[in-house]
Amino acid sequence: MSPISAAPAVAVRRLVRRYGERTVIDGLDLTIQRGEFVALLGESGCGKTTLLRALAGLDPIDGGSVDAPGRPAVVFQEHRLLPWGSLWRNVSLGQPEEGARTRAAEALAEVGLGDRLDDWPRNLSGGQAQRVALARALVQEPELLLLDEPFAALDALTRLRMHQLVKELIARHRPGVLLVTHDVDEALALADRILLMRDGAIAHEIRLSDEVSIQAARADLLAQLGVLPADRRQSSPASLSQTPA
Ligand SMILES: Nc1ncnc2c1ncn2[C@@H]1O[C@H](COP(=O)(O)OP(=O)(O)OP(=O)(O)O)[C@@H](O)[C@H]1O
Repeated sequence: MSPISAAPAVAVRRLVRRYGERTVIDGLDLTIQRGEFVALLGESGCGKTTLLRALAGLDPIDGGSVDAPGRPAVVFQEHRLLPWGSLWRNVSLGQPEEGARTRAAEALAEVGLGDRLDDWPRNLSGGQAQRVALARALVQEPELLLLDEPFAALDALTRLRMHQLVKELIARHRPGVLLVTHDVDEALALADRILLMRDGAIAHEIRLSDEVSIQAARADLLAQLGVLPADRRQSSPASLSQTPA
């Protein structure tokens, strides 16, 4: 009954992850509540995907703890659909056989592909394939959904449409979400909270609320990232791929 007693979607304490001698994650703390949408930004190579993989249980960790109540679902930049499986089979992968087609049909309908159950991945556009990947994640009813730049390879318009769809899906299913992205505006459009990763830990946090204007949050993030000098912040496109002027 009380939302206060509900366990978070994930609780990370003093996480350490090394590759050989190199410590990529160094004592990182992070908690994501169910229904909370968190975006993670940071310079290329700072360890965002490493963190996501640790949360997904895909890689071992070298210290600390990751507590998640269920098995997280992950959507990657590339759709990772199996070419020899129909769309509904792809969505049902790993699901109990009984009722699988019905559940896949519901999930595909949710992403606007309810009439393509028996179609094949090769017949899909990039955006459609990512929608199937989302359906495959959501059919698992995850407490924690991990998104590793899932929209990065899409054209700008398709990306905006995907943002709208993801917002609707998250509002309905209410998993905790961690979105790894390079796109400041994507983070601002989708997240309740934006984290900045640096030196193996969370270096900065912005909680978006009615009191914080998107413009102010954007200026703060860009300043933190050192993307552009202060006088040019407001009128410049927000992408981490830019270098300081
Ligand atoms: N399997 C691996 N073995 C050794 N080093 C690795 C491995 N995977 C990642 N690294 C290194 O760890 C660091 C963090 O990589 P990671 O992919 O997590 O960064 P990222 O922030 O996601 O980068 P990007 O934004 O470019 O995707 C990088 O320096 C990378 O070279």
